[in-house]
Amino acid sequence: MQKITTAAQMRNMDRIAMHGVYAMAPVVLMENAGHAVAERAGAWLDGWDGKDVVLFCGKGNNGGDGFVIARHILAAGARVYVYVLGKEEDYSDEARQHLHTLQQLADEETCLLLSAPQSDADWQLLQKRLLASSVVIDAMLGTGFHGSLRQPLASIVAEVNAAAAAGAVTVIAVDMPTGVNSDTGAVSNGDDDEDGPLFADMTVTFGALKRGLVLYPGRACAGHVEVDPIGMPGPLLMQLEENPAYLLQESDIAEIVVPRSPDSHKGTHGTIAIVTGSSQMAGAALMAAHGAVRSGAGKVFLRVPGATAPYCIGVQPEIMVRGVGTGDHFTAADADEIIAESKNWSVLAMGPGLGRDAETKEFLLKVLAAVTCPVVLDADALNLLAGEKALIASRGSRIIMTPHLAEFSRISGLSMAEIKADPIAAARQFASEWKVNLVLKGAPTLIVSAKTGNVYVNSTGNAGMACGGMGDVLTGMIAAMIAHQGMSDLCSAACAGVYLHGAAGDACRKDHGPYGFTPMETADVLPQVLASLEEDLALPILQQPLIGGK
Ligand SMILES: NC(=O)C1=CN([C@@H]2O[C@H](COP(=O)(O)OP(=O)(O)OC[C@H]3O[C@@H](n4cnc5c(N)ncnc54)[C@H](O)[C@@H]3O)[C@@H](O)[C@H]2O)[C@H](O)CC1
Ligand SMILES: [K+]
Repeated sequence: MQKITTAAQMRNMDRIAMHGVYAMAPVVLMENAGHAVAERAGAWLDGWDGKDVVLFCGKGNNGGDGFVIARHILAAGARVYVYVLGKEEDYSDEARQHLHTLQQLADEETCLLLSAPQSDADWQLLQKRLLASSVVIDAMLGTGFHGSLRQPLASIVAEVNAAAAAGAVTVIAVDMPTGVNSDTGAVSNGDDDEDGPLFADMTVTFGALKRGLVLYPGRACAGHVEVDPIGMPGPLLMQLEENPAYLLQESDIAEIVVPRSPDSHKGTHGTIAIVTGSSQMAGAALMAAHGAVRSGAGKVFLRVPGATAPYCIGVQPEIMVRGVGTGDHFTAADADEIIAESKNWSVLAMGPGLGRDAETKEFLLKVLAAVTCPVVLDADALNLLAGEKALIASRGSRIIMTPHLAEFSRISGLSMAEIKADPIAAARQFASEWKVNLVLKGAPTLIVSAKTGNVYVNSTGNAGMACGGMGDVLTGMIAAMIAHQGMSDLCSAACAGVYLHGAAGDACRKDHGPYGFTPMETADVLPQVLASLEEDLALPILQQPLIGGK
């Protein structure tokens, strides 16, 4: 699983690598970092031979990495213009040492060392060089960046972005794209293009992924991301255990969503109860149930308020629908019937289209206090339970809550700005206080384990999924995953549901276009997504088809 770190964790790792028992020379770590970029970007670009490269080196250690890169790509046949943006005397010892080595290689033909542009003529020359080159390497700022870009970096970044937009160059970022905060993903100057961040085609980052490379808006600046261990001692990378966060990738999901045993039956794959809806929003209930059906649930029961039932019965034959009571929303009087039935359920999901009537809150409180199966709470269930931390926490981590950002703000009491400043910390804090597994829906969606506090950052999904009903489908999917054969815990089920939901959205984007595909269509491609997940897994010999197939 790919770990995600903060700048402080990286600095700590650096410190132990250099000054602890490992006693690694700083100049070696920088050498490894620069070499890793030359190698990985070279492989990605089909080699350096004959390429014209403009390389910007900032005044910190990110710039020091740049001096190493210059030396390696020169040896590999590139011609390179190196802009040295710091003063020699201000560089760290290791960066200055690498600058000295590079200075010995400088010539008029293949390696020109230049200082920061000042006059109009300097800027025009820079523009010309950018347009004439094929690759730009950004070694301006890495994990040391914060705030908004100062000059001359802001103007250099604007020139690089303009050259890239003109289709002239490929942009490679060293460790972080300049202007992206490595801890938060916040970018220089927000939405203003003027002093905005650099947009890279590829980023080679060191040691571990940085949060700013997986959280938006920074993630959109990074392009293709590769992580290089740069020779850090293995135990140090393993030690990034304090407040760990991980990127969820296909290989992680393939490990938890294992193929079914051939002798399984519908009882093996769970009885999923979706208890939700109101007459105004019957569709939400149906979409949640459909999400469960398409995720392979053994049986799906939909229980809706009595007056809502006529809109749901017969819409989809595989969903077993029954009305409870006679109203158009649930009330406390309906709870006993649900509680009695729940003894036969693997999991209960509530919330989509539930409505926010005070009587429905009474119903929810009564049901939650009595049922023993795992519960998924979404949408209006979250709004109604906003003040009920003690009841939720008393359920011993047997709940998954799936708020989007606005719902999360309402229940947590945090402002949007507070959440966006550090979503990983906000999500982790909430899951710990409420003792729940949390799915904080957004771009990207975060999942927090109630048991461990580990945070998982989803890597699938796209903006086409920003439409009503997608969350309802996800609720049903997560519920079905809880009952999936071999699923180890609620957090794993939440991770699987979130990842597969996003992957299904990505498949729809490919088939239908960037937006306009529906939540039901998204659920419908799930079997194909599951097929691609199983493709890489060798089936046990007894599960392989006897005739044909692979
Ligand atoms: N294990 C590793 O990860 C290694 C990382 N290396 C590289 O070192 C950088 C981090 O180096 P550091 O010197 O701490 O920071 P930066 O080079 O990113 O920048 C510091 C520099 O930036 C100035 N600055 C900050 N904010 C702004 C701003 N808004 N506008 C302009 N300038 C700004 C600040 O004043 C400092 O002068 C890491 O990313 C890796 O690339 C090692 O080489 C190997 C080990
Ligand atoms: K950089």
